[in-house]
Amino acid sequence: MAAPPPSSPSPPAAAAAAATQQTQPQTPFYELVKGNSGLEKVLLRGTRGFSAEVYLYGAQVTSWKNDHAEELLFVSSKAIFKPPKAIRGGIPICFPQFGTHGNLEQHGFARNRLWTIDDNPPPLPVNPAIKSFVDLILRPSDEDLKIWPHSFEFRLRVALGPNGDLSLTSRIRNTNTDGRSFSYTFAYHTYFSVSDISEVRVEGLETMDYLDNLKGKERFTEQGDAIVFESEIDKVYLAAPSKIAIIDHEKKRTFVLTKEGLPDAVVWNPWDKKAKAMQDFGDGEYKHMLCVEPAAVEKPITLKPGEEWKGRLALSAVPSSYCSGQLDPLKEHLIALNI
Ligand SMILES: O=P(O)(O)OC[C@H]1O[C@@H](O)[C@H](O)[C@@H](O)[C@@H]1O
Repeated sequence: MAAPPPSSPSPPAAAAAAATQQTQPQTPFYELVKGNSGLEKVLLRGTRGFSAEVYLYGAQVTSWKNDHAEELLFVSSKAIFKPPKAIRGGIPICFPQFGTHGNLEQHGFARNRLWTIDDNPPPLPVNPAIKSFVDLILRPSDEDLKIWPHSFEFRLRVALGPNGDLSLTSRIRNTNTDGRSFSYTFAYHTYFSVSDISEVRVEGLETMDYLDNLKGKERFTEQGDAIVFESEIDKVYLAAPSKIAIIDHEKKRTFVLTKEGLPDAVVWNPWDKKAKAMQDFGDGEYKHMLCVEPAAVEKPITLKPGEEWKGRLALSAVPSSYCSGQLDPLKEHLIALNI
């Protein structure tokens, strides 16, 4: 399918293909429009007013709204929509390096490259009820190959489910022709919008081991109850469960994250001092955001030529009482470890 012109919807679902192809049941339905600074973004519209936006720059989701048109992701009022700066907020993609775990720029280069719409992606099993999705692709430029000498295809599908759930599926393939494997670390650097950070708790990570980025990546074990926030936090939880809940008491809203292929989970809030030092972040905005980032950090992923990896994140926003106390960290942990 050819990319639609700006502001016009793509062709409606191809009924014949839907009937015959289990794995690729419909043609995506989206609009391509101009966003901030003239950068192009894709609009996904679901039923009952659910919506999402994805910039081609960074393949970055910058908006996810529920059926009351409430924004569920945080994007800084000071975010800079100008390459090479990554957009501050939404869901930046960290690849092929998370953080400073390597020699590349912080969080790798995928978040500040221009992706393209992939009109003909390889089949991907998909819920037939999903009508609104887009496939994007990134291949390295000659300049990228100079800093990370590996040929790859990175395909990202962003889909809006019938109940407003948002899912991101990454497929990364090693297309090296010289027989070489490559390794990378990865994260969906998800910025959630919260009412007040002091009213938020995270369930599912208690008792987990973590690397503390504020203490030279030293390893500790989380103690006690659900995680609450009183100061700066920058931790990489290891072998975290496949389900994590962010409970916003004031908003009476719980975000449920479900992750596949991504063993770790980073939790970050810069708090007041770091917030002030960041050019693209408002001084008080740390109170209204929390990053919980499904990731593969501790053990890099290695792909041989021809091999493909898949990593998926699904997000839903539900009324608060739904999840509180219902996540059993040990059970989830055992599931994550396949025990
Ligand atoms: O400012 P950046 O590059 O977007 O990174 C923001 C934060 O991202 C988090 O994922 C890291 O753990 C932090 O160490 C980092 O400060």
